[in-house]
Amino acid sequence: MREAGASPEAAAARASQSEGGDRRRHRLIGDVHKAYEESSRLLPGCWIVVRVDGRAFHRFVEVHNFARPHDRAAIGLMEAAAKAVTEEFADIMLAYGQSDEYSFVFHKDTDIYNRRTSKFSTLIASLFTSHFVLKWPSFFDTPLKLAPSFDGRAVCYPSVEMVRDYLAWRQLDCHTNCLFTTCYWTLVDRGGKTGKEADKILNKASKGFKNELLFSEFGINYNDLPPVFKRGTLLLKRREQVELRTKEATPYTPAGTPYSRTLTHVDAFHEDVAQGDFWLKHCSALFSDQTKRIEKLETMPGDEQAASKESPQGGAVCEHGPA
Ligand SMILES: Nc1nc2c(ncn2[C@@H]2O[C@H](COP(=O)(O)OP(=O)(O)OP(=O)(O)O)[C@@H](O)[C@H]2O)c(=O)[nH]1
Ligand SMILES: [Mg+2]
Repeated sequence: MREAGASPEAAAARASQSEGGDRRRHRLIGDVHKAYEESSRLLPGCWIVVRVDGRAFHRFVEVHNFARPHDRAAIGLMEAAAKAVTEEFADIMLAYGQSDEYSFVFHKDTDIYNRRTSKFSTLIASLFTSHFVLKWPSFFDTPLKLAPSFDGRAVCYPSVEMVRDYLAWRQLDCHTNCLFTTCYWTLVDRGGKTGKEADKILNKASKGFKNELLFSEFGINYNDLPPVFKRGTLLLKRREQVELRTKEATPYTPAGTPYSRTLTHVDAFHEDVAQGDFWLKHCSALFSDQTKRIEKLETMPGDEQAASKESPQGGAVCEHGPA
């Protein structure tokens, strides 16, 4: 409402001054509160590993009646969720998962989210959880009864060797758990032992003893177990350069070479990660200094907008920029 006697111009100027004042006050309050926010950043030049881990999964697997000790559908669902996360971020080079956890390795030079630690851990954990829920019906006939949740942590490693050691450590964990849980559930389900009795037998038992127990009492050769149970799943990104084609012809750049785009594939392996041959053949190139973080798309003239909307799977474009 206009004040009595004030000209419309003066009233408008006063209103705009007070709006400006409000905005300034708002910004000031924001600055004060932001000063309290923790803003830790992941060290520059280091490989970033984000590991997500299911919260209270021992209960989740019970409620959803997972096969024990390994449920094929659950393993498939975890892999599908991890693949979706890996495809969404161009800077994720590989991922490794077993049981209720997955680790994602980001390129050392990534600058997404200004390397803010909390952005990495929270976004990857929530994205993984969303895909886990979205894809659940593709793997299970029964509906979800509990809300799954995954925590996330981000860790920096200064060298490729440390990343490789990290992966070997998680894989060793997988092996150890696989042997233990296979023995435990075989003793309970086939040996008629209670959980407590099985625990007592296996507590502090050596690897050799567990192998022998499985073989001599139950005819199970641990080595014959599926590799995915013993070694988990390694997801490796592979980029492929393909020529762009239209219905009419292959378009050429002014230099005379065909326009091309990068397709991203994510391949699954169940190999010994730390083994020299496998590492050299499949992983070392991903860690080479020459590997570009984000492949720059060569687009057709006028195609820039379309390309920027494409999923990374179709064009290796990362839509996530610094927040
Ligand atoms: N039966 C069955 N259990 C599984 C499978 N995959 C993972 N688990 C269980 O998931 C749990 C994962 O271990 P943890 O992460 O240490 O346990 P957690 O209950 O999730 O506890 P927090 O991570 O500390 O919240 C173990 O109890 C595993 O036995 C599966 O395929 N089948
Ligand atoms: Mg867990």
